[in-house]
Amino acid sequence: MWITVGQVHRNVLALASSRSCFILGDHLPFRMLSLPRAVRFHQTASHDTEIVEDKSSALTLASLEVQNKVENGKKERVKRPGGPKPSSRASALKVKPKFSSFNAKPVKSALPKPAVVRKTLKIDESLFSAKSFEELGLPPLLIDRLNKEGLTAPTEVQSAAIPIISQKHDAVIQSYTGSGKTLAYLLPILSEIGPLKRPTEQPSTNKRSDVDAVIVAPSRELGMQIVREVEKILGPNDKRLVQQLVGGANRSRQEEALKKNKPFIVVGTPGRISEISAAGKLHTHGCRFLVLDEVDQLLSFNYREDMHRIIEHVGKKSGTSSRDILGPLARRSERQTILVSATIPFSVIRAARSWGHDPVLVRAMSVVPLDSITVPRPVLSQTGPNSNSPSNSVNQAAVDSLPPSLEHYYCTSKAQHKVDTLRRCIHALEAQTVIAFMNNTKPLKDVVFKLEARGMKATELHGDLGKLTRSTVLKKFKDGEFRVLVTNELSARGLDVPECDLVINLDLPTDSTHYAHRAGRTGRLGRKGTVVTICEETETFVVRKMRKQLAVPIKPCEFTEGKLLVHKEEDVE
Ligand SMILES: Nc1ncnc2c1ncn2[C@@H]1O[C@H](COP(=O)(O)OP(=O)(O)OP(=O)(O)O)[C@@H](O)[C@H]1O
Repeated sequence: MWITVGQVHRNVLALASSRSCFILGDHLPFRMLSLPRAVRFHQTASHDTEIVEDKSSALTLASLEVQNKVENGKKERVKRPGGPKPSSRASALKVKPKFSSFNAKPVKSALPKPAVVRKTLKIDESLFSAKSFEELGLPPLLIDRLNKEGLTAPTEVQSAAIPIISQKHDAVIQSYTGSGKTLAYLLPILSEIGPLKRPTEQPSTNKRSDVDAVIVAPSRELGMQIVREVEKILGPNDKRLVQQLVGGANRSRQEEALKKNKPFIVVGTPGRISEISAAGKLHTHGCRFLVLDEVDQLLSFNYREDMHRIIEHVGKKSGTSSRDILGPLARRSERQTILVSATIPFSVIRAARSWGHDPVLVRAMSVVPLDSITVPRPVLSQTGPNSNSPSNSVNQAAVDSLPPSLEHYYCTSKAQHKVDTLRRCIHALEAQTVIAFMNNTKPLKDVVFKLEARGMKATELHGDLGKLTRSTVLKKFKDGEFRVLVTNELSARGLDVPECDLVINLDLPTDSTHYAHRAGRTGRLGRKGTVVTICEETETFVVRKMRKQLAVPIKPCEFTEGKLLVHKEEDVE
């Protein structure tokens, strides 16, 4: 039987995250489960979006692995017709690292040899499938706008997601960082609502005071980035039809804009959206789309109450109450729910599945019904005592979240010498746009001070800065005024600085999921990128553990005399 489009009763709202769980409506037991090692769908290929046949035998991510390997063998590299607009800064970037041999040890490096000619960051064209936006059935007005913005062909995850969302499925979109997930959900939404939508004979049933789409993101930066993306597509005349509702900004101005502009789409952070909704200034009962971007973070304990309200109210069918006599079936909403992240722990799949409505898991080259995904066997230490532990589930979520174009290294340094190591690393790799991550806010200033004292333009970004300062810092960094952005976890998710060619971990990330999101700030859309973790000698076992969990080579190295020296390590897997 093929997957069909259909409205089935949405039953229970149950949300669970890898770290915590909250439950709306009926109670569901919460167990931490893990994702299997899944195939790297992000390897380059071009073929049609595939809906996997729902035969009676259960489909699993593991079974997909086999299938995809077969498909990969048939892949052809396809030239992308046209391409994205080259960024002015990108064209000025130089990314060739310098190398030399190291002692008598054989030195192994996957990076290119030193070159005198400096290169620009190039996009991997094979990331784009053969399909055009026209073939995906997007409306002409929308395609016009995309072309005007230099967007001529969809990426693989867009090719997979657009038809599925257009068919009204609830969807979980998982694809590696920088693969274009934002447009993967925005384009089918903008095909249905707003000024660029496809012409339809049916009059809208939505009250004009209700918004049609709510997009939730965990940080102001990511929220604003999504707003800019929508504004870009809508064009200058219609950009007021998207409204940001992020925290830290003036709330009454946001409320006035809602009243005056009557936007059809709002993008914001959980706290501000639920605050304005609770005040009766944001009407979402008639809403058709709810998107949770970085869903695994949004479903964590921190956002529990706000997310509860959003999920209960957005698209809520009128005339139903949460204590309806018919129980959860009667509480179903009319909205389509789209969950997005590079890292999807099994708990998110289970939560989405419990919402009903034919939910599917969309990845770059496959679409499967969530019901077919079985509790995964853990990838690592399958017989180990903690194989089903929460942390294992979190770690498994990170597999397949990293862009294939990244190079990963680690080097050791005493804590007091880390900034010097950072500086030597930047010089050796000739990196131009660097994001350095730390775990706490306080030491950021000190690192900036030390870098500036050594003549390297640097700035800090963290949540204690005001909204205006945060956006100014980010803009200046994007514009190339600073070479290094020293930041904390705030910038790890979703932040799109296409020119970023080096990510540094000055402190170890908490786990492999955090490593993946930090690393994903470079190597965007197939560009080259390097990730270097600077740790103390006693911490190297953590890096080796993450290397296993992520299934990527993180090679030991050092930076000497302006060069990257890659060590050979016997146990690199
Ligand atoms: N079809 C396309 N053609 C050209 N550029 C594109 C296309 N789709 C997306 N992009 C660009 O690719 C970059 C990465 O996209 P996006 O931020 O959506 O990635 P993502 O998968 O959401 O990453 P993350 O997981 O880090 O949030 C952005 O600069 C975006 O404008």
